[in-house]
Amino acid sequence: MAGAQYTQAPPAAYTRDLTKVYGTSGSAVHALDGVSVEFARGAFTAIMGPSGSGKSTLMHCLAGLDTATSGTVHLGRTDITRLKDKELTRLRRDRIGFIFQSFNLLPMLTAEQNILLPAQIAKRTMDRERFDRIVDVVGLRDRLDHLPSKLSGGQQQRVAVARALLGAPEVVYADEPTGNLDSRSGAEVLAFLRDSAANMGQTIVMVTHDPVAAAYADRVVFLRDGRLVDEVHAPTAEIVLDRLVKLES
Ligand SMILES: Nc1ncnc2c1ncn2[C@@H]1O[C@H](COP(=O)(O)OP(=O)(O)OP(=O)(O)O)[C@@H](O)[C@H]1O
Repeated sequence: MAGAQYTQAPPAAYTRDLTKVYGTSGSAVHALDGVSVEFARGAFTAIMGPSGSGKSTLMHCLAGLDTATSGTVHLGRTDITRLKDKELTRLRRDRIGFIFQSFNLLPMLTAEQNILLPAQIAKRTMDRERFDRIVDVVGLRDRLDHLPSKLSGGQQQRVAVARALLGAPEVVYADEPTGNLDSRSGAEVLAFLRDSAANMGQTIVMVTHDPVAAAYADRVVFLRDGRLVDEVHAPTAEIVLDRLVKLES
């Protein structure tokens, strides 16, 4: 059944009638209320919406960090809602990249060691060419032997981005990746995410509150009250802001 509705390659990730209810009857919160959304291969998509609209819950369900109450979540042809915990852990390790607001680097490891760590844990042979390409594109060549404490916030996030991209995951999920950065460092990280989708075919899904950040994406989807209510292709910050204001009114 997995991905059976697609005769050709399915989207990189997609949900069907996804619901997520926290709590029980009296105190139940419908964080997601029937979300069906697709994320095309090689596209950079932003998820936006008012506070509490379900953005983080959707991303966590997509990335196998939270379980669905009903509906399905696919990564390619794999229905991840059917997987056991161990299989999910392996799927997250081998097929998904993560970028968080807090950079989540290990302080006692150098930039290079941090970038290589997931590949080592997964016992993947390292693709030296890809490593060199990514390190050069994110501009970390002369910082590789530095500890995170000796790097700026923007440089630390670029290490985290390089780490997420090294294994060429099917999808990179980024949760407010520029939330802790000044606008110049944020712009660098976003430009790199955009270029890695455009030039390396990397599929990226990013949750953000920031219309300027969302404008780097190919497409923005909007949630309200746990439902998908709007989307914009080739967004500008002005259009995104305008849609957000309408959603919040
Ligand atoms: N672990 C949880 N237990 C109970 N309710 C939760 C839990 N996580 C999220 N919620 C509720 O689910 C709804 C959606 O939350 P979610 O964090 O996904 O929204 P969001 O759009 O990411 O919000 P924000 O922009 O403020 O980060 C909210 O009403 C929230 O209070």
